[in-house]
Amino acid sequence: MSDLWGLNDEGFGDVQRPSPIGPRGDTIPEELLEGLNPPQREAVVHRGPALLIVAGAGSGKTRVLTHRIAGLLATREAWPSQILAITFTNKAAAEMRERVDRLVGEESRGMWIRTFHSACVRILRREAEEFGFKQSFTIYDSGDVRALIKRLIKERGADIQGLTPGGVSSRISMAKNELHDVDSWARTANLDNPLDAAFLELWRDYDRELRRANAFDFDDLISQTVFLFRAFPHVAAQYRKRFRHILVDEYQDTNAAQYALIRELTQPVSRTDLPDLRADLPGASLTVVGDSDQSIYAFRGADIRNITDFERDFAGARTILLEQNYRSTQNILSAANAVIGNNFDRRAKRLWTDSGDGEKIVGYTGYSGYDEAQFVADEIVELTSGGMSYSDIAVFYRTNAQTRALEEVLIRTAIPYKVIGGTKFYDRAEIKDAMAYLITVANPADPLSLRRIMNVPKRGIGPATEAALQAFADEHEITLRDAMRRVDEIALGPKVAAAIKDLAALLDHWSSQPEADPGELLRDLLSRSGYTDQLRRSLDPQDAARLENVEELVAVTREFRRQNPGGTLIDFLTETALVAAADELDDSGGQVSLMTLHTAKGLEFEAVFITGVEEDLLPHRISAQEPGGPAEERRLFYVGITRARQRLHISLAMTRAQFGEVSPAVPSRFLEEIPAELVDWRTPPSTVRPSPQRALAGRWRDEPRESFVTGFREPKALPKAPPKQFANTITEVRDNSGLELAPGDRIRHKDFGEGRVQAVTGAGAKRIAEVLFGSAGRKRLLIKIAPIEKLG
Ligand SMILES: Nc1ncnc2c1ncn2[C@@H]1O[C@H](COP(=O)(O)OP(=O)(O)OP(=O)(O)O)[C@@H](O)[C@H]1O
Ligand SMILES: [Mg+2]
Repeated sequence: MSDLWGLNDEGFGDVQRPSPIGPRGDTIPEELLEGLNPPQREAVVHRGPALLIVAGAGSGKTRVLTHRIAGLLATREAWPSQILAITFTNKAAAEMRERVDRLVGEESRGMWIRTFHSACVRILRREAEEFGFKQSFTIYDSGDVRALIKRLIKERGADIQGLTPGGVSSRISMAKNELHDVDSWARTANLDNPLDAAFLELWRDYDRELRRANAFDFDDLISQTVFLFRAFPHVAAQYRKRFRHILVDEYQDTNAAQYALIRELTQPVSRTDLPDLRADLPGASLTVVGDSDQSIYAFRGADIRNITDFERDFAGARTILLEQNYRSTQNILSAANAVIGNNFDRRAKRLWTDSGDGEKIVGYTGYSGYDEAQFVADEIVELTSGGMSYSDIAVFYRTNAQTRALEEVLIRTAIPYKVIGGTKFYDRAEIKDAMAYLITVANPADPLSLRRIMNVPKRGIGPATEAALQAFADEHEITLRDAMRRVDEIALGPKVAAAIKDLAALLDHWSSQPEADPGELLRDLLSRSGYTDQLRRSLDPQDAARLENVEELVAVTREFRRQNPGGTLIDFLTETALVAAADELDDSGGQVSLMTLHTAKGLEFEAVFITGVEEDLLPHRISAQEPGGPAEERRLFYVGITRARQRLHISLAMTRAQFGEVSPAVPSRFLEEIPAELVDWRTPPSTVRPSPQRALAGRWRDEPRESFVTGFREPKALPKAPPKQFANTITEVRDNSGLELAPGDRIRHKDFGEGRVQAVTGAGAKRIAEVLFGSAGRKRLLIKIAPIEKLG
């Protein structure tokens, strides 16, 4: 096999070498144990088949894992290639690698520190041909999956009423996470139920389409690896022999498929499966760390029983508890403990800290989501003028929709921020187009990507032509791409036929060069296909931004190649398909991080804001109907609270705009669970009636004026939808670039009224004015877009 995927250097050779126990002997160097408390130390030095570390948030679980890995390397008990460490996000993996590097030098190269998904992609790519796939398989993301299911539903028509793409895809996902395939599921289902029967047919079609397209969905990555190991014992044996030490972080969030994978990998290796083995090998040693109070992925099939049953499942397992928290102040910890104490059915933990009480938690109730956001911004200004840097601060929310008000206020206040996850770069239409070109080149069998770009930019290949191509492909049992090549055999107009031939030739040209530089390839594809030209010539101002985004993608591919010399298109696509939400985190940038509570797992910040602590948001409305839903939401709140080291802010609003409607909000039940003496509740600037400017501001931001005079207890009826002309005016087109401002100038701000400029810093589009307002105090404003006018 060629080393197209760069796998051969990854240690399968290493295991042929003699045992790595070297001249340095087997005691762990003292510097690796320094600064660890006794149970942490014990966890690092323990040797045995299975070790479980259960402990509350911030007690050093991840730190212990890192030191354990470093210990295994330093004592030469293991080659780097014999270690498999599983983290929850790629970001966490990168962080862990960095920490291990810091502890043991460059030794971690060749070691697998990966997420479940990325470890499985590696294995599947390596073994694909063993079970009838091509190495170049595509990974379908949730958008692709839904598009495919939507098409299948449409094709099958009326007999499956009641099935939606979203519903079907999450049901298939759940089943796959439970390690079901279509047939095993069929045996447990009640097929007299027409809906179930229809679902089953749809699932069957779906899987068939995936196979035809040489594609996997995300859940397949793990379940197919498990099936592969079960079906091919000699393949499983290679990996069992290779990975002698397996370590898993955030174990409470593993689902059945992931659990099965761990079981497979930790089985003993027998000479029957690997004849060149000198003697049978015992199973790998397994270390898992977790906290059942932080289990927040039940909706994806995570099962806390994986933790509670660990000792039963893994014979000879040892359990170590950690109780000292090194992250948060006592006030924050007390709040966390009190909240989680309301969940039944849990093993109580005594988490303590010796870092002192610290500041009280700050609470705030805004009139609206916008007002709440203003509070967040004001506090951030306060914290940073006290010496904290932006990157020490994070703002959490339950749903992505909540970012709108936050982002707007942060922009206006000139606070640099970064949204982690949400509408991601890779979700934008133009980026999906460009990626579709790349995927089509890499995997010519994939019709989904090919369909996406077939007529983008427009080249006269309409739906009828596409249908003709597809019919030809079906008839001859060839791929859509093959059909394009044989377009002469299909009765089509000469112009269309020529366009199809050109496109096929362009794609084939690059498909035949799998080792090409992805950056060069992308640039050439976009230019020769006419994609960039079409954006460049367009009169739509949005297209300028789209062009920038596409160019940004070219820059990303270049950067990829720089960091991975020789990295191929497949390598690039593998990386990008796996970019998880938390992975975009960039600590260097000095930006406030905005993210959902789910994304925040495992991370820590000096100061944390948890926003929207309201019924229907936290706990989320959907969770109320599900058994165990509110308890899971409480764990999510617990995860949020325990991310904070020094300062914690919790906030809510009296009214909340959602789905274009403004409705009264009710404080979350979780708020009452925090002991009152721990919270310093701040009141909004005006508790009776907001200033006219404020009311106006609300109206201008599509929240009707009425919302500002509505109290909690007796909400007045609120208008259903904002007037049309106010909808979507969030970022009003405004450009003050030319506005000259100097210290001493008087200005009027749409929300804050009159104020005096204290200082002007920055240049160009990033000029910032610091202004002292009579009622609102000191504010930092981005001059270019702030709603201000200069007073004479
Ligand atoms: N013995 C120790 N001495 C000093 N600091 C420590 C010690 N153990 C852990 N820490 C620090 O405490 C913080 C929390 O540790 P870590 O992230 O490993 O906790 P965790 O248990 O994995 O938390 P979570 O449950 O949130 O994932 C980190 O900043 C870590 O460096
Ligand atoms: Mg951790």
